[in-house]
Amino acid sequence: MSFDAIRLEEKQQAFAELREVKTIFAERGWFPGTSGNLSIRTGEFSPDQFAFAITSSGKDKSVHTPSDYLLVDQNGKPMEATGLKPSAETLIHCEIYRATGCGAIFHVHTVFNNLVSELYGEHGSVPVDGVELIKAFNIWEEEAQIEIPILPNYADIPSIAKLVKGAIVPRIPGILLRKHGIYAWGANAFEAKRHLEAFEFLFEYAYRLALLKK
Ligand SMILES: CSC[C@@H](O)[C@@H](O)C(=O)COP(=O)(O)O
Ligand SMILES: [Zn+2]
Repeated sequence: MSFDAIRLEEKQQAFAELREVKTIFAERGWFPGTSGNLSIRTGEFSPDQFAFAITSSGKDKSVHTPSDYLLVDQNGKPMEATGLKPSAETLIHCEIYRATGCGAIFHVHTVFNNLVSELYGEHGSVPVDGVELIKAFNIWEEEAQIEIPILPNYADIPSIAKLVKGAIVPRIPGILLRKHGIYAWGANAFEAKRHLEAFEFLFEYAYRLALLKK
């Protein structure tokens, strides 16, 4: 796919949406120490050919600069000549898009997502039992039980990317990396944000519940 295949307006719209979400999450303190990355898919989608706008690597995500985002292809390669480096975790985004066909992916490091990923690390998933907010994932049955998958946090990102497809649970729009953070996705930025907020609520709940039960 060439850069020409993505209309300028589509690129600008994706960058503007990323900026909006980035501002909101930054105000919540969800990007400590330059952590976190955000992406929104743009243009046509097929599992072997797609493109998305993603945050550049290592930026302070609480400020806005002209070099905050770039467009990459399905392999995570920049689609235009640029000195910007895509997020170090771009390959994980590629695998989530390929496996789910989603439209946006948001990744944040928070204390609660790190705590529960360690608390349930050996179990391999975070159990959540009958909490109302799972309706944010469109799970409507009464007292539903869900398990939010956890992957190991290898230093080698391609090794994590290889595990993504097998770890995805169809009705759960997110994956935790152990002692690292959450990847949450949705059909578009609105849905990915709703999912991420629900995950963060559930992680704090799971952590506090585990303490209460001690
Ligand atoms: C600065 S610690 C966090 C990073 O190692 C990484 O996990 C992260 O989320 C941000 O990386 P980035 O390359 O800026 O997208
Ligand atoms: Zn990260």
